Amino acid sequence: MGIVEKATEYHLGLLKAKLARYRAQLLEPATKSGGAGTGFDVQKSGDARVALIGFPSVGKSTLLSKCTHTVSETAAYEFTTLTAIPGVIDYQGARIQLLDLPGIVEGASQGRGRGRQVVSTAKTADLILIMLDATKSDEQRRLLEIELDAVGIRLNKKKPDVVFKRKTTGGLNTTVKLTKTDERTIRSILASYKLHNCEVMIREDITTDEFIDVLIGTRKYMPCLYVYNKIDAISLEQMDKLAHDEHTIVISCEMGLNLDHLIERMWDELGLVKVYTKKRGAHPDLTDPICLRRGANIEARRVQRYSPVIGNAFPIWARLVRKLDFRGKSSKFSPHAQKVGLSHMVQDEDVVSIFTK
Ligand SMILES: Nc1nc2c(ncn2[C@@H]2O[C@H](COP(=O)(O)OP(=O)(O)OP(=O)(O)O)[C@@H](O)[C@H]2O)c(=O)[nH]1
Ligand SMILES: [K+]
Ligand SMILES: [Mg+2]
Repeated sequence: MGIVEKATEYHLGLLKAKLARYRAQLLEPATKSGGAGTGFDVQKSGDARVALIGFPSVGKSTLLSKCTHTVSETAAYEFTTLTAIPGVIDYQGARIQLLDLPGIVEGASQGRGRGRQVVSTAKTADLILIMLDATKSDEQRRLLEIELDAVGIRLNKKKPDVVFKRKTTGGLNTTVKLTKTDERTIRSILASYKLHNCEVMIREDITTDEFIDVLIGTRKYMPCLYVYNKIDAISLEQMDKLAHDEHTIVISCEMGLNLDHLIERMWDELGLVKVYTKKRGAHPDLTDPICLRRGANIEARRVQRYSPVIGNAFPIWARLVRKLDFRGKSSKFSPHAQKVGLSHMVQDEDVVSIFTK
């Protein structure tokens, strides 16, 4: 950065920090009183929740009605859906809760329409589907992103690698060269938040905005798929162009086009793995997998399925048989079978037996 750019970035950084603080305060009281800031009261169920966000009449309810056994009213007029409607997608033995939501309009994050409720509910999901009308301009996508950004949702981004520690003294450490912001800006922002006694470790080349995000602390980093519906009404060229964008999928709810692929993509984005359980001496039940987050360990689910062993003093072990073909009659234990602790990280299609010893 040049000197002028640095000075601009510095002042802009402070201004952004101030604005971010005001916004966070504005959102807070509503949440506490249970008013406009809270989402719809729908029980979470299944292995993961996916929320449908979009402008009115893009086809959200049509999708729910096509992919689940739940019927959500659909019509050509706007705001047909007035509350959250949950449905369940059965896929590979997993149950994914799909949440149909009312359409939102520009200014939703400020409370227009049911916008606040909708975006608050979106925060409770494991994956967001931003549904767009392929026949309309791409401006709609940018507008929706602005609304979600305003309530602290960061789409398809990782939490920046910055660590804060409250201390009696202050300190700023950077392990990488900062090219998009600088230490002076960071220090002034910390001072404007009165964070004098705080050790900060920056381990990534972050921007000023990303630093403010970690400082505010309530940002939600969520995976998102952009779903362009109504491709039956556009040209093949237009469709081709949309389909090549990152995190994007094109469908037609009405004609049932590409919906299978959409569900596959949802599954991938959710990062679920299936684990089969097996009683000693018996074959595993391949019809009833347990779904876990990728990177989860065996312990993550033992409470639900193996409650008798909880709280007893014996060490608990699991026998792990990786990707065994149990379908054949003559199948034997694989040589990969191993005894592992509950902290063992499971992989897709692992077979697990749990026992006490
Ligand atoms: N051409 C076309 N029309 C569709 C498609 N999917 C839905 N529609 C139509 O779009 C209109 C709106 O569909 P809805 O499912 O009610 O849309 P919504 O997003 O739930 O709307 P709100 O609840 O009002 O926000 C209906 O007239 C549907 O028939 C599609 O794939 N192609
Ligand atoms: K509608
Ligand atoms: Mg609807």
